[in-house]
Amino acid sequence: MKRQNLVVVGGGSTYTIGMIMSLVAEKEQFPLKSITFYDTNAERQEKIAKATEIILREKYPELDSFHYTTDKEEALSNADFVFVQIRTGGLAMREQDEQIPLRYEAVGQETCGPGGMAYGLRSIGDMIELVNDIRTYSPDAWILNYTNPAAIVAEALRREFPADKKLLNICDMPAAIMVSYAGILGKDVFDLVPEYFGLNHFGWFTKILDKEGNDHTNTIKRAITEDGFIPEDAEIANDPSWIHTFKQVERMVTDFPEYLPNTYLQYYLYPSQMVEKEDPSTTRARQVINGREKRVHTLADQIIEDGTTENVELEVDIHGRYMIRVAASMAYNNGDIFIVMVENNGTIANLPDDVMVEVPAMITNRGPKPFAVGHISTFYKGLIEGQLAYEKLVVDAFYENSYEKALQALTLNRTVVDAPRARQILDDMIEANKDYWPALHASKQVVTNQ
Ligand SMILES: NC(=O)c1ccc[n+]([C@@H]2O[C@H](COP(=O)([O-])OP(=O)(O)OC[C@H]3O[C@@H](n4cnc5c(N)ncnc54)[C@H](O)[C@@H]3O)[C@@H](O)[C@H]2O)c1
Ligand SMILES: O=P(O)(O)OC[C@H]1O[C@H](O[C@H]2[C@H](O)[C@@H](O)[C@@H](O)O[C@@H]2CO)[C@H](O)[C@@H](O)[C@@H]1O
Ligand SMILES: [Mn+2]
Repeated sequence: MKRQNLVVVGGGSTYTIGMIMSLVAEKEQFPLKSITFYDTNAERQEKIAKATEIILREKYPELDSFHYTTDKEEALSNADFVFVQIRTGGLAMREQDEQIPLRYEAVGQETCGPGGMAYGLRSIGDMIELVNDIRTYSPDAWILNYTNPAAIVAEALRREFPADKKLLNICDMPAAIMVSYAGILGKDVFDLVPEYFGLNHFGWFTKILDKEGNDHTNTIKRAITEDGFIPEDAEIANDPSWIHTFKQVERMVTDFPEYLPNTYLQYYLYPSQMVEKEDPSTTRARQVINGREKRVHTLADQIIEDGTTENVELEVDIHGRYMIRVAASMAYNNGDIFIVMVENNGTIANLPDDVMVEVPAMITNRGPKPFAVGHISTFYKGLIEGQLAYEKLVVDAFYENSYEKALQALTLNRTVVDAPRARQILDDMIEANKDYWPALHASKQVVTNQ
């Protein structure tokens, strides 16, 4: 098996150490020659990288080299795979994305509703620049992007790089949900085969099969409605916010029993309840700053101080394993089936061709080969079309510097609806994002009485 040269962009991410542990656990499926970290924040990256050096020395002696840098050319040259996990504006701006809509009693969430728009308008420019840089230094590398808001980023990258066949956008949420299905069934998550359709953070499982073709969908639905639903992946199993989110699945399956929902649909189906439960001073960003970020930094500090991993507990999570299994299937043409984002082109028959959808695909060394979904029925089609229009308008607003398109996007979004409220949120977000967003201008159209 050819060993791969892997670059992680966003080396300082809170997910990096989990990813490294997953690379260790998956070394037979995805053997590596080298790992390189690249980040624009030298200090943030250094802490994670110094701990990683020790982890790799102890747990990945087969690796030829590990290094980290803030120099793009050095980082991005000779890559076989580039995993991209950046957060433009950091967790501080995530907090703004969540707090601003709450001022106006709208959902405050990083990828859904106004928060998703704000984060998207920050991410798109950096992502376009990065993909251009990667293509300059490693024209043939596979790019696996999971930078959020993945739906909006994927739509912008689709427009910007229409001919790039080695760029794939992915999300771990369906896989994390499947970990809990696997728990219900007493099976390994990678032995389950999903049937699924929708958009990123906006989709439904229509069936859960196993590799022998047995259908477990009704068993899972029954278990969820009778016994509840809990997160089982190690990273989120004990997190009160994720426990609450998974509990909401019980309610969604009771209200809409036809399919099994992605957890993110809670924000679109129960927006009022999502607003009521929030305390604006401790939205999710604050919880992550005091939780995952602190935990990861404390862990890194201890590994560095001890010079060994012997005194710490290091866990493998579905986030890393999922990304790596997808990468392995691309590298070695495994033909495994994973839920990924692709351009529709008829996969969902009654949606336009030129939109990004999230569906199961066979992952090959010529890219993802999505399975046909066929026609979707009115409820799902209506919801998806509204969300797609919002996503497209956000990307239009970016390219056209259009205030009006941004206002239309927010007004269309199910989490906002009211035009005056959309305008208030937008104006506050423009102010908060003045260092990050493109300038948005009002249209020159004149309204007359004739
Ligand atoms: N798609 C998914 O399912 C999924 C799952 C988990 C995380 N994510 C995403 O992964 C990203 C990282 O999340 P996090 O919570 O660890 O954030 P984080 O802020 O801890 O890490 C992001 C890192 O990227 C760096 N960075 C920012 N802009 C950069 C640029 N232009 N070039 C290089 N480096 C840059 C930052 O300095 C930081 O070290 C986010 O976009 C998050 O939403 C996506
Ligand atoms: O609120 P956060 O920062 O904890 O999570 C936001 C991310 O949530 C999803 O990812 C989960 C993932 O599903 C789970 O397996 C585990 O790895 O934790 C992640 C969150 O911590 C979602 O898919 C991502 O897009 C979000 O970034
Ligand atoms: Mn996701």
